This record gives sequence, structure tokens and C-alpha cells, in this order.
Amino acid sequence: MAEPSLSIKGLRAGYGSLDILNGVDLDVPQGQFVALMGPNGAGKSTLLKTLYGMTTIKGGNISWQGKDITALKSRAILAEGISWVPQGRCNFPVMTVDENLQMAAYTLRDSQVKAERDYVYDLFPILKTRRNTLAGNMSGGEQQLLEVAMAVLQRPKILLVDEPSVGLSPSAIGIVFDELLRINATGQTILLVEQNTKKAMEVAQRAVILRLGKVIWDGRPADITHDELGELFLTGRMRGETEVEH
Ligand SMILES: Nc1ncnc2c1ncn2[C@@H]1O[C@H](COP(=O)(O)OP(=O)(O)OP(=O)(O)O)[C@@H](O)[C@H]1O
Repeated sequence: MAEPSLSIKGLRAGYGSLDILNGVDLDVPQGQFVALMGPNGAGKSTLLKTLYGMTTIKGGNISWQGKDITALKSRAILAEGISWVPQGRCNFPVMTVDENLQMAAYTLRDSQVKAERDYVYDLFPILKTRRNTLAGNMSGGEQQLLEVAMAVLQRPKILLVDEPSVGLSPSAIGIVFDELLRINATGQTILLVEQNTKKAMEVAQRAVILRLGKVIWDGRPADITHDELGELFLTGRMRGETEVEH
């Protein structure tokens, strides 16, 4: 594997006194498309939130391009090139697409805003055609694209994307995932949390399975079948394996 740009070692984190991540180890090289999967409550979203500085870290560390970012706050993490696309539609519904993008550009200098908005419109032509539409009047898929676009506008090196397919029709899911692939093709790393395992396995180069706050499987999607995936989600082990370490 190429030199990791993101290196997570023994990460333990949660909410207040509640422990959710129980020692996560994960190295991700720049440009990789990683799908984080696992049963409900495994800690997938918590891992993304932890990388974005939004949980209580109890142990371990996160290193990004050789720098220890474990203790950084979200704003500083964003400045380091890590962006988070939260679950659900969190854009500003009574503002136009253009205005939403302007809101997302709050960390940029005025002179950069137009160029970055144009860059995003090049990447997401659908949004360009809807630039004067109120975000709340767009379809679920278009709103999800806007969410991704608002994060991409920061030109992150890593995009943390949480369940982009929730509530979307199959065709809208297709559009969102196609856009994620296009973004990934520009060299951005993507860490995707996704319940739609079929779709996630199609697009990702690597599948990382979490259970009870730990990585229990890590490999190429082609190396695991859907039945094996289901077995892992359910029992934490592959058929034939007897011992599980938690
Ligand atoms: N803000 C919070 N405060 C307290 N507990 C939380 C909070 N957010 C999540 N949790 C708890 O953390 C655990 C892991 O949640 P998380 O959302 O990370 O799981 P997940 O693997 O993404 O699951 P799902 O696939 O159901 O979204 C759950 O038991 C959840 O109830």
C-alpha cells in the first residue's frame, strides 16, 4: 500500500462518558475510496465525526500528512483539508443553491469565492442549472448533491461522507455516487459511510467493516461476498471462524 496520508491508531472515542470506538486502527493512502460498513450502531458515523473533531477522544491518535491532528477542533481540521458531509439534508432550504454555496464559502477570501463556485458548478452541472432554485424545493438527490458540493467547495483532500443515499430513489442514488466517483477521480480521498452495501461495494476500492467500535474486516470489495458480509455484520466473524476478538 502507498504511504498512508491518514493514519488512525488505537482510536478510542465516544460521547461524554459513553465509549463507542474501542481501538480503531486504519491507514488510508491519499486518493483512496473507502467504504465504512457495519451493522447499526457499530460506530461508523462516530468514526467520521471523530475525524472531524466532534466527539470526545479517550485514547489513540489521528495523524494526517505526518501531523498529529488528534486534538484539533473542527475548524482547524477543515483548514487541514478534511471536510465532512453530514447525514441528512442540512443545507439552508429557503436559500437558493447559489446562496447555499456562498454560505459554504465562509472560510474563503472574497476574491476566491466566485472561482470556487464556478469550480463546483463544473463538477456538478445539475446544480448549475438549479442555481437560482430554493434548495428546499429541489429533489432529495439534488439536495444531497448540494450537501456534497458545499463540502467540495472547500477543496478538501479528504471528504467524509455520511450515508448519502438515505431517503433517495435508486436513480438519485446513482447520480450521487457517480458524482462521488468523479470527485475521487480528481484525487480526493473519500471515506464513505453507507448502509446501501451493494452500492458501496460497487464504487469503493476498499471496504472496512466495523463492529462494536472496532475494525473487523478490511479488504477489497471483490474479496468478500454479500453473504459473507451479512454474516460478518451479524456475528462479527466469517463462516467457519470460531474466535472473535472484541
Ligand atoms: N450524539 C450522541 N450522543 C450519544 N450517543 C450517541 C450520539 N451519536 C451516536 N450515539 C450512539 O453511538 C452509537 C454508534 O452510533 P453511530 O451513529 O456511530 O453508529 P453507525 O455505525 O453509524 O450506525 P447506523 O448505521 O445505524 O447509522 C450508537 O449506540 C448511538 O446511539
